[in-house]
Amino acid sequence: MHNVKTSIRFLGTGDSMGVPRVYCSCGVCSEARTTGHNRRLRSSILLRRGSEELLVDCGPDWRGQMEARGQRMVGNVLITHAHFDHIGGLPELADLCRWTDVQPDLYAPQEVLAIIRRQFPWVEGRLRFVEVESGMEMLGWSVTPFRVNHGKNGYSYAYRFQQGDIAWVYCPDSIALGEAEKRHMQELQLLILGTSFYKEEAEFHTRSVYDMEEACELVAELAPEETWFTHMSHDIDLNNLPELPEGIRLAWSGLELFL
Ligand SMILES: Nc1ccn([C@@H]2O[C@H](COP(=O)(O)O)[C@@H](O)[C@H]2O)c(=O)n1
Repeated sequence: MHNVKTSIRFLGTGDSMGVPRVYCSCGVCSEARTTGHNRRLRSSILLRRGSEELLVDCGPDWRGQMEARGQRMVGNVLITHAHFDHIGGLPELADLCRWTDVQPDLYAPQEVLAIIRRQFPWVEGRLRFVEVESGMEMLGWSVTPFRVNHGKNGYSYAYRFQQGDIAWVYCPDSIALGEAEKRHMQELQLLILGTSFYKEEAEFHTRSVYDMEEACELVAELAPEETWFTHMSHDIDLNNLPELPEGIRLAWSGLELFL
């Protein structure tokens, strides 16, 4: 298994409302309803290595994401935080488990599992809840969770995946990271970072996710080899890409990276 690559597939790259936003008729939302380049489901990635699979986040678009891939089951599941756009698909996954009699592991830090228990008490039992406080081995990677600032929405978790001297981080929801958080994001081959708007004008205390200008500053500081932005709102038009520094690109559903 040493040289087996891990596939990282984006199942969704949208912010909490997805694109199009139901209430909105802006150019990006209108395009998303037609040709669909900008159609973005709620953010999630699917990792695969050999026969093993790990879904990272299971939002309310999970069912459609599975159908779009013709996929009938997922392996285990890892959750970044217990906000609806990241866990809204869990009840449907639990129903699938009931009917197929499979019981995947659901990994998350204890405080995240506690909220999931409160929101969806019937899910435990169908999925096996496993606390990941200090880290664990998954798909041949050492996975380390670290708590990140999520602004007005509290805290989320990001995950660092390490295999020898190869490392990457998935951090879909964060803002204004401090030094302790950034220490987990050093020497990366790949950074997947959530950024909702290009330039967010809302007052800082009302915000929860980096905008692209701020995210570019963070990336300049961390200097990963490659960066992909995800968790993008209807402010971002994939048909009219913003100018970004070399090495930073915008992800789309179906994009597959290999590490
Ligand atoms: N306690 C909360 C607060 C918010 N939510 C949901 O999370 C999303 C927040 O979106 P971001 O822009 O900050 O990523 C949104 O869907 C809220 O409904 C929640 O579930 N629990």
